[in-house]
Amino acid sequence: MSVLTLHNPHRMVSPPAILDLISPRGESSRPYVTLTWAQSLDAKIAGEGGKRVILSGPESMLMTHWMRSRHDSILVGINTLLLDDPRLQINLLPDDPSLSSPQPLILDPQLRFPTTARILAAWRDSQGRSRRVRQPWILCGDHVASARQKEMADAGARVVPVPLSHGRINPNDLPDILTRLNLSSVMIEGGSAILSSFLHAPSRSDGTPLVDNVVITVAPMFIGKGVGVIPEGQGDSMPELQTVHTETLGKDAVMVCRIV
Ligand SMILES: NC(=O)C1=CN([C@@H]2O[C@H](COP(=O)(O)OP(=O)(O)OC[C@H]3O[C@@H](n4cnc5c(N)ncnc54)[C@H](OP(=O)(O)O)[C@@H]3O)[C@@H](O)[C@H]2O)C=CC1
Ligand SMILES: Nc1nc(O)c(N)c(N[C@@H]2O[C@H](COP(=O)(O)O)[C@@H](O)[C@H]2O)n1
Repeated sequence: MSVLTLHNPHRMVSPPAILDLISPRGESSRPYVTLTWAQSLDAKIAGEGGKRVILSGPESMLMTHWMRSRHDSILVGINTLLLDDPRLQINLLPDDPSLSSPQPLILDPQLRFPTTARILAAWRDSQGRSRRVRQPWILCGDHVASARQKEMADAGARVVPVPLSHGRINPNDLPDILTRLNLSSVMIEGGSAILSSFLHAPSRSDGTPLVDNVVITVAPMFIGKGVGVIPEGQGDSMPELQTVHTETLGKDAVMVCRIV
């Protein structure tokens, strides 16, 4: 048993079987989209004022990191970046050279991304030496002043200007954006506004749902006042979900669903 395994008994050396139900590395020519989040029993994903809450237990958190490693990219909204200051890496996984972190994508229409973000500092510090630390790519509106775009590029990020629709990045534009960026899959982690936007998105032009899979971790706890999975007032016309599989990982229930 390695020293790492001794220090972390939950450190699985191979991915949990539940992840075989999603196939982001499949043969499909279109980008594969997984929507995922962790929630409490009262359907909250964060505390009051957006305070980050650790909902996932060690086993389901590890599953999330394995899931990250199976996708080409990972996407969060700018509020999640500002509130959580996440790294979006696979630091819970074994030190195996075949494993790499997904490419971080931040949806940030107005380019509010701070130059002090942890994810950017980690990238600058790594100087591209590790497959586990990736350069953050920020998708911003194509109206954003070039001086501001240059400021972020000089700070180390890649800025990708895209057309906006009603001030937002249209979820249905994402597959084409991913293809243009040579990314064949994305794991969308949140937050609430992003989850709602993708769950409400119309189907792709071929009639199939925009989102291929929904993976939800339900933690046995209540948050009370906090950020709901879906923002207040946006709960109408939610898609119908079909459960593919539910499994307990440690204390949590993990559900794999598809939109029908
Ligand atoms: N438990 C979990 O699994 C997770 C929890 N979280 C939590 O979620 C919270 C943040 O959620 P929330 O405040 O809703 O913010 P989001 O992280 O969802 O970011 C929303 C922002 O993204 C930008 N945006 C770009 N395109 C879109 C689009 N199509 N639809 C919606 N927004 C778009 C907008 O920026 P602009 O306003 O500049 O136009 C918008 O305000 C945090 O508290 C975080 O802790 C986050 C991820 C996972
Ligand atoms: N799977 C999961 N469980 C939780 O309990 C969470 N709070 C989250 N949050 C998401 O993970 C991001 C932080 O991850 P890193 O610290 O960067 O590894 C956070 O920003 C949310 O996207 N997820």
